[in-house]
Amino acid sequence: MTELSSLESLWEAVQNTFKQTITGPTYENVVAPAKADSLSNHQLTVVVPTEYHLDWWQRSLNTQLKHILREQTGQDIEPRYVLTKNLINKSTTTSTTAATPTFQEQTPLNPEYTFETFVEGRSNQFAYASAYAASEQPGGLYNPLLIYGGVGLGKTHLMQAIANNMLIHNPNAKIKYVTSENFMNDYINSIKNRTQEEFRREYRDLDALLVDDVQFLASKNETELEFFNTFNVLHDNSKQIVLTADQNPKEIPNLTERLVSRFVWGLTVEITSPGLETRIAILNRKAEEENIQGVPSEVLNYIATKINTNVRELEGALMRVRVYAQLHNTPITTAIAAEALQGIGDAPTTALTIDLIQKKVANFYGITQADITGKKRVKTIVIPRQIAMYLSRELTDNSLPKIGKEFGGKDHTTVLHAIDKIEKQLQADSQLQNDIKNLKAALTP
Ligand SMILES: Nc1ncnc2c1ncn2[C@@H]1O[C@H](COP(=O)(O)OP(=O)(O)OP(=O)(O)O)[C@@H](O)[C@H]1O
Repeated sequence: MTELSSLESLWEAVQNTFKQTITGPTYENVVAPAKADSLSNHQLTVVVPTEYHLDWWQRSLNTQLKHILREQTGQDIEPRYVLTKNLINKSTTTSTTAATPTFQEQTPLNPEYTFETFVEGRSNQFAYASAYAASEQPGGLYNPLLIYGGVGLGKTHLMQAIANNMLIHNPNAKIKYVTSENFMNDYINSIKNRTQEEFRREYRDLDALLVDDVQFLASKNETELEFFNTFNVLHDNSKQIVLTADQNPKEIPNLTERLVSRFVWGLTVEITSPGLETRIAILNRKAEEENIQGVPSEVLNYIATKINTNVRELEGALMRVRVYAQLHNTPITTAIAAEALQGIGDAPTTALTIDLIQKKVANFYGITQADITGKKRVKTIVIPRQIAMYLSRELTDNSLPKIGKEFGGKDHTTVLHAIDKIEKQLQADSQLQNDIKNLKAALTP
């Protein structure tokens, strides 16, 4: 059997196995469109058409895939998911030419990581402006530029935006983007294969070197020294160096002093978690980019409130809501979003219980909790009951059936109906808007 056909038959077996447990639209929409691209070094590259497929595979199918691969091959194989467009762009986005088999496959730049697609806000303004300036005048004042901050806040995006902008000005610019782990592996391989000359050419004959996650260099003494030398050569030749780290380099434990001092030579900028408005703006942009139409602003608001730190998770949450609504063949509403995002993110009020919501709402409207959970159909009780259901959905992680149960054993469709009704009424009824605002303020101090 040729290598290609063995990969094909492996993937066919994988998909057939998935088919036994996942049927219907999930199989057709999510599993079937994925293709195996290559298998080497115990790593299977799986190509998927969109970001939401990527999200779905990573979050929900990865463990099962690993299990199936182990069953099929008897080996531990690590899946890696790549978007079709990135695979296609791989050979065209960077222009370093000296690659030899000694080195990691060139990590492609993501063509979508540009300054235009980056949403500016207070949390990243300075980093954005510095990155832009560095890309306009590489090797100038901001050399090196080091961007640091928590997970998923856009460090890689800004770093690659620098490279993409440099390539617009000079399509022949030699730019290399790697993680510090790639750098270390390349260095180790070059020692093993006695190709240090090539290694040095690869890393020093550049217009810009971008290294992600430099904190991993800490405690790797030989790699640190090699990186120090690489850095000096590039810097002496006024070539741009861009680095990212998960914290201020001065605080990275076990990073040698000489590297720390080099890293902070140019400009060190921090990215922090975006505020609510920026998170909503990011979601709006993402919805536009992914062609997700008709997402009501309260749903974006809901997602942005629920996921309040990491932008990658924020985007993942939007994709998840979209897939969930697609699979259930229903429009995207706050109730659907809450259902799709159950257990994800830091709900601002996870400690809040349905019981407490019922008590507060009853008190607010001058009725009893028994009225809220009871069956009386008079308007003065029905509306507070529906509001309490609506708030239970919005402010807690409980599922519709669980809420129904807590409201005197009602069916989940009754809860859904109540939520829909309140959502619709909220659009036009300013009194209701006010009541809900006050109730939320009382419930989420
Ligand atoms: N301000 C922003 N505007 C638009 N997209 C953003 C913004 N911040 C982050 N993103 C998006 O969030 C995702 C995660 O960003 P990125 O990979 O750059 O984070 P990171 O800080 O490098 O994280 P890590 O530390 O995990 O490597 C990317 O899809 C990126 O495009």
